[in-house]
Amino acid sequence: MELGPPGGSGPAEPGPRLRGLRGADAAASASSLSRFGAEAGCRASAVAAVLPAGGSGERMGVPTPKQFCPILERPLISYTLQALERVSWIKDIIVAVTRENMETMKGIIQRYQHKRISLVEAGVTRHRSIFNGLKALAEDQPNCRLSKPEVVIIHDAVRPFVEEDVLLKVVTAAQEHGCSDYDLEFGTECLHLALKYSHIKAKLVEGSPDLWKVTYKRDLYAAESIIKERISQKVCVVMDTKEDEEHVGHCLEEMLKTELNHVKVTSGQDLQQIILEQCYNFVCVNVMTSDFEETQRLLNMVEESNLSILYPVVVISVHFLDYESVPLGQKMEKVMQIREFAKEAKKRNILLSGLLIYFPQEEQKLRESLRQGTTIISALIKERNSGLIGQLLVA
Ligand SMILES: Nc1ccn([C@@H]2O[C@H](COP(=O)(O)OP(=O)(O)OP(=O)(O)O)[C@@H](O)[C@H]2O)c(=O)n1
Ligand SMILES: O=P(O)(O)OC[C@@H](O)[C@@H](O)[C@@H](O)CO
Repeated sequence: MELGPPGGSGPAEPGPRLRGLRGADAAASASSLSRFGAEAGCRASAVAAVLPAGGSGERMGVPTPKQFCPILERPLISYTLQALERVSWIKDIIVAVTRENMETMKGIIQRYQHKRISLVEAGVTRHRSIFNGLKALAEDQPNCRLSKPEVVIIHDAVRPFVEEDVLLKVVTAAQEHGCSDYDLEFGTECLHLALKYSHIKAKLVEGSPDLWKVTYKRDLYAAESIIKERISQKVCVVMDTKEDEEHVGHCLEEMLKTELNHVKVTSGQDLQQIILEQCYNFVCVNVMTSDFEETQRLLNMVEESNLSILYPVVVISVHFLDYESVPLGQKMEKVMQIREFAKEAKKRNILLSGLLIYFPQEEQKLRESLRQGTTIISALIKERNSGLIGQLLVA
């Protein structure tokens, strides 16, 4: 059984799904799967997932197989693994890759700290790749850390947006609709194979449009946009102490809330907590100062948290200066240090750029420069363009 919309169709809303005859299949055998909802945690050994990832991605038209194509510099397959790993009741995730890509895959698992993954060699067709994964689960070999599951979810490695609710639906349907005597060794690779060769009742579970498959180049662009949108939903504004006197940081925060009206803009009072809640965007406001003490403190915290392992974190160091009436001289020199900071930060997947906001006495002019600053901040967060790191933008 498989889930999700037809392969190759465009994405609608962000977020994963599985589906019938494409997307995530659930080849299932099993006993009472109704247990999975409430008891998923304690029945952890019952579900495994097999991810076919042995294709060459001909239709993508690039030399790299699509599962290894980068999105925000991270291979597509890593996003799919991340989506499955989030589901605590999936005990084992078996990935089928070609022999030539085995080392690449091991490197991805290590770099992005994926857990519960085992690798098997892919076959010459998708079905054969799946079959190899199922065999690894069926074989009760001594010294094998894999245990035979009750249900196996089959999910294309190139469908990065899959969520727990649809996986649960499919696993539950697998139990309710049969497959109970099915021997995984000779089991269903796909729903039509199950129907053709086995006397099982099978159920097609409707997925959502989010389960589209990355097939063509345009799909990579779509996936990147979805991911960027997802990680731009929270912005944290960190203020320095001078802010209490000047209030411009709060004005900027208010304007950001208006500009990014669907985005949660929070003040960074409890930075540790905000980082834990996976906020990937920080605006560090430095009122009337050109040094980077506050920004540096923030960079250190982000680095220590490992937040940037999976996604690039955007940090914008904002400096309010009345640069029309006060000669910049030494101050400017200090601000230019941003290039060095940014080069270091980039090594840790932190995209640091600077923003100089004109701070005139006149209210009207100040509002205008705040508005411009807001537009620039919003673009830096939404675009996540690493070409702009280390740049000092002026509003
Ligand atoms: N021998 C194969 C062929 C495909 N797949 C996997 O099956 C999934 C869905 O297949 P498809 O979109 O057709 O991928 P490709 O075969 O790589 O693409 P194309 O048909 O464009 O070459 C992909 O994750 C792909 O890596 C596999 O594991 N083993
Ligand atoms: O060749 P298409 O891109 O239409 O689909 C590939 C299918 O094999 C894949 O989507 C599976 O999920 C279907 O079982």
